[in-house]
Amino acid sequence: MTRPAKDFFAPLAVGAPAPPREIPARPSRAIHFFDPGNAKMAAKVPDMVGTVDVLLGNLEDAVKAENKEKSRQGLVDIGKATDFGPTQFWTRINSLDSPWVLDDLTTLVPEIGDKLDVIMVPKVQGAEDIHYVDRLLAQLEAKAGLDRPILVHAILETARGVANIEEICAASPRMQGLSLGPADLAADRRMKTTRVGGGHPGYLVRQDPVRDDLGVPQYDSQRTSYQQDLWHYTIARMVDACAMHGIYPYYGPFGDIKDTVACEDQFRNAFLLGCVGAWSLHPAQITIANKVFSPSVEDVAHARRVIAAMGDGTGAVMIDGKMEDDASVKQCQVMVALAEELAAIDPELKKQYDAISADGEVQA
Ligand SMILES: CC(=O)SCCNC(=O)CCNC(=O)[C@H](O)C(C)(C)COP(=O)(O)OP(=O)(O)OC[C@H]1O[C@@H](n2cnc3c(N)ncnc32)[C@H](O)[C@@H]1OP(=O)(O)O
Ligand SMILES: O=CC(=O)O
Ligand SMILES: [Mg+2]
Repeated sequence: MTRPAKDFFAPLAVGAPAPPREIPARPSRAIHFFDPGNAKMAAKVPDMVGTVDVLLGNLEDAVKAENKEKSRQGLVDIGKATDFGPTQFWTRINSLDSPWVLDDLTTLVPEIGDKLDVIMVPKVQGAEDIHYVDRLLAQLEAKAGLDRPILVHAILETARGVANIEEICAASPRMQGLSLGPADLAADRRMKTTRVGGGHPGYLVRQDPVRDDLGVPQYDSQRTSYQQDLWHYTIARMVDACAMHGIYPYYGPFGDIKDTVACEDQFRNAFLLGCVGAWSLHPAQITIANKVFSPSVEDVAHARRVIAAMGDGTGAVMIDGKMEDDASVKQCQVMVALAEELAAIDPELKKQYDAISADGEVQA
């Protein structure tokens, strides 16, 4: 059950920092995963600061059971030694039913809680999982004397989690967002796939058969098929639940590292539907996510043009043969607000967006 409104923003432990009233819209186009116990990956982290919006030290899946402690200690060392500047520092802890998670939280919060922005919790099933983490974090924050609450991000990767999506988003004022976890979700749903995210050539619709002059369908005629998006339903649910609760939705992992084209397509679908970012598993995917989750110059120029033409934002105007009104101007405001947030942290994008005048003209 959700706490009564009067208690919702009260700290859950005496001396813990007050939970946030609003989740800041910090750019997080790529959440870049690294294994802090892998010396080669860990060595790259300091140079990645400033080149990626989020650096996430992963302690869960993809870290071997025998390396859990090494990875946790590696994360503490990196957290202490690194000045993250504009880059957010997140971790993915082990799942709540694992033998490692308690040590994850009781080690990380006192050691590097002042550096951690967000804790990603895997395999969240319902509000009860968030309540558990919420209370424990408050106790640990109070004990460590932290003055800023650590935010919580849930991975949607079980059928039960999807069914309970709204209550998960509403479970705590710490909730920062949700990521799609397509690999675990596929297993939990008993989907007949063997991939980490992305599409599947078997999931398609086919054009109707051509009919002969008598209207008889020719089933062996040449027919185009169209691959469909396995993840559309879940992402759409996630986007609505997050928007309703003022938190942020993300596409998760795309495992086919070499298929940069399909990765870009999958990320772009998520961007168009309302996601703010995706995971990057390999440095090559940071570039893809940064590109896809940044509005194009053309879109920002069009948006500024509509906003300028719409004046106080009410009424209807024609631009390039299309009607724009109170509703489309709001979409344009979303686009321009995102461009402004990104320009504040990305000098290259700032240059590109600054070349667009307030009424949408792009200067050469
Ligand atoms: C379903 C889920 O839970 S998804 C989330 C969990 N999974 C992960 O976090 C996976 C993270 N990524 C990885 O483990 C690796 O990228 C792999 C296994 C996919 C590929 O690794 P490799 O085969 O070493 O890739 P590749 O040879 O292209 O690496 C090139 C360099 O980039 C480094 N590198 C690879 N991935 C990363 C990363 N995520 N972060 C930082 N550096 C990396 C490699 O160490 C290598 O360094 P080197 O040039 O000093 O030797
Ligand atoms: O953790 C991510 C997933 O796809 O599973
Ligand atoms: Mg998973």
